[in-house]
Amino acid sequence: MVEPILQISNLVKNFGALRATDGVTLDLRPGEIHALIGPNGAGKSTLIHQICGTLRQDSGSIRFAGQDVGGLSVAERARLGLGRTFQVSSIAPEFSALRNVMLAAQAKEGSSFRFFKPVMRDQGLIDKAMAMLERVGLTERARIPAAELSHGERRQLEIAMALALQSKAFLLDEPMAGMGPEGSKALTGFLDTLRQEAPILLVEHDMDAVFALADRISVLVYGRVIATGTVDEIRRDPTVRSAYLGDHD
Ligand SMILES: Nc1ncnc2c1ncn2[C@@H]1O[C@H](COP(=O)(O)OP(=O)(O)OP(=O)(O)O)[C@@H](O)[C@H]1O
Repeated sequence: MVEPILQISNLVKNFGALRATDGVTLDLRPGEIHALIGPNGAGKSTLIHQICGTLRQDSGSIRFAGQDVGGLSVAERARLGLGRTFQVSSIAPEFSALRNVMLAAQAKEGSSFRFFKPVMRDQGLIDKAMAMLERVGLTERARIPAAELSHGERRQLEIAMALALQSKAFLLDEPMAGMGPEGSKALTGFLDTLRQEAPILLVEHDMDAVFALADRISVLVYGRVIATGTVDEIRRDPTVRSAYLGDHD
């Protein structure tokens, strides 16, 4: 079997008496989209927070790219290539889309201060950032302040920033939320190609998107993974159907 890029083992997180993550084990393999689905409150966001480091697990381990990252900060994990997108806070709204991507590319290079070369005159960096913007379909909007981009465009920008960080895996928390049908369709097409860049752990309520995209699906209910399998396996699984999918077929 191919070595997973991300391996989560026996992860546990309690909020007081509530066990929001109850012994979760799952992995993300090169080239795949692994969707994480489950009813509201099942613990999907809590899991994503622990993987990217905004929440610390109570026990269990998170290995990424061959390293135990469970004790590292969000920034340290991001530098290793664990790319969480759709965090609005990562965008500087007053800066142009181009500048936001350039800052991400520069952060990757580890040089946040360039005394001799103002960032906006660094043609190499501009070209690199423009190439990312072109990939996500934002070329025309490169010079627009991020604050003026639409909801969907901001999500495209976040992906361009994650690309600039040369992420080795993407954690996407409900990317389709708030996108109209056209936007969802476009984003589905884009994610389909993005998996070649780096595998994607995708939390998503839009079942059309999940069934169209996922190589594997894990179903989370009350903090536990009740099933992991291909789209067909999950659709056919009687436990999943009664616990979650009943009304989707
Ligand atoms: N910081 C917190 N403190 C206390 N309880 C929390 C906290 N964060 C989440 N919870 C609880 O943990 C459980 C899991 O929540 P979580 O947001 O992870 O679920 P989810 O599957 O992402 O839900 P949704 O699909 O609605 O986004 C819920 O019962 C929630 O109320």
